[in-house]
Amino acid sequence: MESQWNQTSGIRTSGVRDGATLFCLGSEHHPLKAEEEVCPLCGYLASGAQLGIYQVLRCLGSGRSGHAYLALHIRSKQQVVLKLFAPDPMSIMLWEQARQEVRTASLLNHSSILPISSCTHWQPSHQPAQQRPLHELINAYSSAEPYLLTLCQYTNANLSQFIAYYEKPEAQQAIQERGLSLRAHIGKLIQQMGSALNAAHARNLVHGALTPGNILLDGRDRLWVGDFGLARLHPPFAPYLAPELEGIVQHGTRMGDWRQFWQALSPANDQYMLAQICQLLFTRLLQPNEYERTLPILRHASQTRPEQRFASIESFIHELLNQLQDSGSRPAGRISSPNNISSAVYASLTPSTGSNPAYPSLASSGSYGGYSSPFQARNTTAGYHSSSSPSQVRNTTAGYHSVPVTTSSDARSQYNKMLNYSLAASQPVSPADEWEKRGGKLFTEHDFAGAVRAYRQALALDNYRSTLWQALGDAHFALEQYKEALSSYEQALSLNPNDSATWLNRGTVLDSLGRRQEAIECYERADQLDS
Ligand SMILES: Nc1ncnc2c1ncn2[C@@H]1O[C@H](COP(=O)(O)OP(=O)(O)OP(=O)(O)O)[C@@H](O)[C@H]1O
Repeated sequence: MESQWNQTSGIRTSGVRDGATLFCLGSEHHPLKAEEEVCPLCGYLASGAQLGIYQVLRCLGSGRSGHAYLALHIRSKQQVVLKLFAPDPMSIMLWEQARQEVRTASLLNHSSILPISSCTHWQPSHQPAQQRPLHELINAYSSAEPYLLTLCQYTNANLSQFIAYYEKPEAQQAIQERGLSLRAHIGKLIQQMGSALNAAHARNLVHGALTPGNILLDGRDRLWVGDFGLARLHPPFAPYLAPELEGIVQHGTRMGDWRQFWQALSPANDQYMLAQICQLLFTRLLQPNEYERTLPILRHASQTRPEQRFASIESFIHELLNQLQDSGSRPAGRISSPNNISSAVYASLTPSTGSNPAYPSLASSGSYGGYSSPFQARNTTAGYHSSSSPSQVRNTTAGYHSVPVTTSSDARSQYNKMLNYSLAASQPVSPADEWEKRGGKLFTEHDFAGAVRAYRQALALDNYRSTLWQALGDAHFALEQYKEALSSYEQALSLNPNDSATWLNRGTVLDSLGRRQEAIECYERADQLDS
């Protein structure tokens, strides 16, 4: 392991294949110039890019910090995941600390922590690719605009995909027919997440952004928590952001600096996020009677004040799995006795020493397996109106989601609250919705750069929403970033080609770019759709 860190992986050096036709791996594929390894417009890698001994195949998705790619080790044909983090002024000063944490986490050799085999600076070389041994490929590091590049193993799925799969009735039926219990399976996954976090906390490592995209699975019952050291470079989206961090994140957004956020993170924040993840799993995949006894435990781990949560991840998971097991063994319906719950919740403030026959203790489980948008003005003048226009979305959805938490320390009131707990109200709101709302709020506050960031976050989670692309286009336009605005509107049109407002907006941007004839064609198209 040590030598890997000294030599990195050789991916500081890169190139493009001679004679290869390159295209951008972003959501809208378009050709790139021969020497362009990174698309100057979208920031995605080129399809033919070769980074040291790795060939980039396709983009797996995007997160808060950058893009993840499936790549091939050229000789062995082994699949790996490359992640490229663009230089970001809000977090670049934390990169060295992040690299140290990546290293510490990988050296833990924990079976539920995804090891990162390399975390290095990288710059596009604009040179033909070479396949020389790694150590010969390492270039002198230049400080100009480096990217952060990581390398780790490829896994089959993330937690979002797992949930989407098991939400299908046929998948649930298949599990039942095989005599298996989805509840028990979920219990094993939770146990592995808890085990990974517990091991990390013991080494003073905090994850910082435990979100479904960072929880990876092998398609059977193996789980890894990914991106230790990297995830905390940016705050997570709602509902994963713990309430005590909201003010710090707002301050960081204003200052353009995530250092305070990095420093403020604690194991209690990870506990809060783990509770959100568990709630997501339960409410999406289980029947209420299968998890109802876990609700007070989840609420306790999500207390507004971190000091009121469980003392450790270990005690939280221990109580949670006990209640999950008990819920499953009870018939459907409301809980019959308050005593069953209150004792579990309040005894769990200190680490429990009891043993759970179904789930091994975490410690021993390491082996588990007011601005008026130019478009509003134009649209009004031109008489265009779209029911899904981003300006409307922005006006109606401003505001942050507040996570449901329990503040009372009284056992009886906690129990009563639990009885009144409305599952419908507790359904998790889509994280993409949350980012869209945030983008709308920032836009109305004239923070257009912030709105761009928020909309990109939303798109990283759901890039099939034309309204999001349109809103992103508006924000870019407000920043006079016409090329980006055009690209966004084109994305919106590829998803919804019959939206007259988007055609009009595209025309306006083309006009701004001096492409009058193309602009007129857009206006005509908008007219046709409206007539
Ligand atoms: N090792 C991996 N194997 C397979 N897929 C991966 C791997 N790492 C990441 N991915 C997938 O690539 C996509 C983008 O990952 P990335 O880490 O950039 O963002 P994320 O985890 O979704 O969000 P964030 O990191 O902002 O919390 C996600 O869908 C993720 O599941």
